[in-house]
Amino acid sequence: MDAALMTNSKVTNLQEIGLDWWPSPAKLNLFLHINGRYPNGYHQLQSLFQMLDYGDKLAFDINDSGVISMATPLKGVKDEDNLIVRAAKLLAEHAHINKGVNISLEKCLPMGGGIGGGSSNAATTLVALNQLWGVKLSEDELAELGLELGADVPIFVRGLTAFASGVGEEITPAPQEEKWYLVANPNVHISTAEVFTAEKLTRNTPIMQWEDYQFEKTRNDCQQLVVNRYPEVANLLQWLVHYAPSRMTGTGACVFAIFSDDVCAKQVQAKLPAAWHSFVAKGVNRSPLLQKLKKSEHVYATSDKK
Ligand SMILES: C[C@](O)(CO)[C@H](O)COP(=O)(O)OP(=O)(O)OC[C@H]1O[C@@H](n2ccc(N)nc2=O)[C@H](O)[C@@H]1O
Ligand SMILES: Nc1ncnc2c1ncn2[C@@H]1O[C@H](COP(=O)(O)OP(=O)(O)OP(=O)(O)O)[C@@H](O)[C@H]1O
Repeated sequence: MDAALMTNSKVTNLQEIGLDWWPSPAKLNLFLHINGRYPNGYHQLQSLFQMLDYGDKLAFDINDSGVISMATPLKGVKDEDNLIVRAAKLLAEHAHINKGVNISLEKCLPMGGGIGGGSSNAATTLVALNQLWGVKLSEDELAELGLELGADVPIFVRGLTAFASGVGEEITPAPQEEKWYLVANPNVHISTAEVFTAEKLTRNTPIMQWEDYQFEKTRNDCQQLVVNRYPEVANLLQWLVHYAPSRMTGTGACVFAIFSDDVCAKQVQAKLPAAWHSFVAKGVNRSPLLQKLKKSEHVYATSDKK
């Protein structure tokens, strides 16, 4: 990742070259409880997904060639493995259409950071091409398709701050007071699979009633394991917790601290040792992707009851 992009500097390149950009926001898991394991190895979890007003940007140059390509290949990820290309191909196959697209990506979000960058890119691709190719799938259909790409894709398709259960696909909207988050990256890449296959992972947290949710009464069940394995995460958490309630998101590596206003969040960010890249973002109840969709004329098909 380009260090310069992990700041709050405005990313305007796609706009500057005249493309219509689609936001691909980050999420935080304000808590993450693991309640059990399904026979297929996936974990049964409960989480609160907080949408942020900060993320990557995508632009879609559609054509009739039938070819799906990346105008801006992602360093270290082959195009055929890129969740953006995989999402576009999945939608084309599912809808039996033979249109093409050349896709530009401005990557701001750290990869493997637990803030859902890849899943969000996939969801934005599904939502945007559904509209631009005139596919007209409903929100439910897009979310179901997204689940084939990853457990976190459906929540980004729906674009709401929400409680999630199951493998993360059962979603209950849960609007939160809009706070500010300082999100910091300890510069380690943690594989989600590594954490979920760890023998010592806590997997027996009792199911919680959503109405009982309070940040202080919850935790991230992956955090202790990650802190034990990665001293960089432990050090960053220790530093942040001195200033504000702080926790790891997802399976790591990013850590967030919660503030009631941006001024306080930015004051702490200014003190953060330079080795830790960070950004400050507002927590939003409706994701920037949803806001863009609602602004455009053509939303989901009329079969969508949401
Ligand atoms: C833990 C979270 O980061 C919370 O946001 C996500 O649920 C992970 O979502 P994701 O990255 O979209 O996950 P996937 O790409 O589907 O799976 C990545 C890896 O995590 C494991 N995985 C994922 C979700 C889940 N509920 N149980 C799991 O055990 C899968 O076995 C796989 O090895
Ligand atoms: N478009 C993409 N953006 C980011 N990563 C991608 C993309 N396509 C494929 N990947 C692969 O997915 C891996 C996980 O990336 P991602 O940024 O989604 O992790 P994450 O933030 O930990 O996700 P989560 O919170 O959902 O577990 C990357 O290391 C990369 O190899």
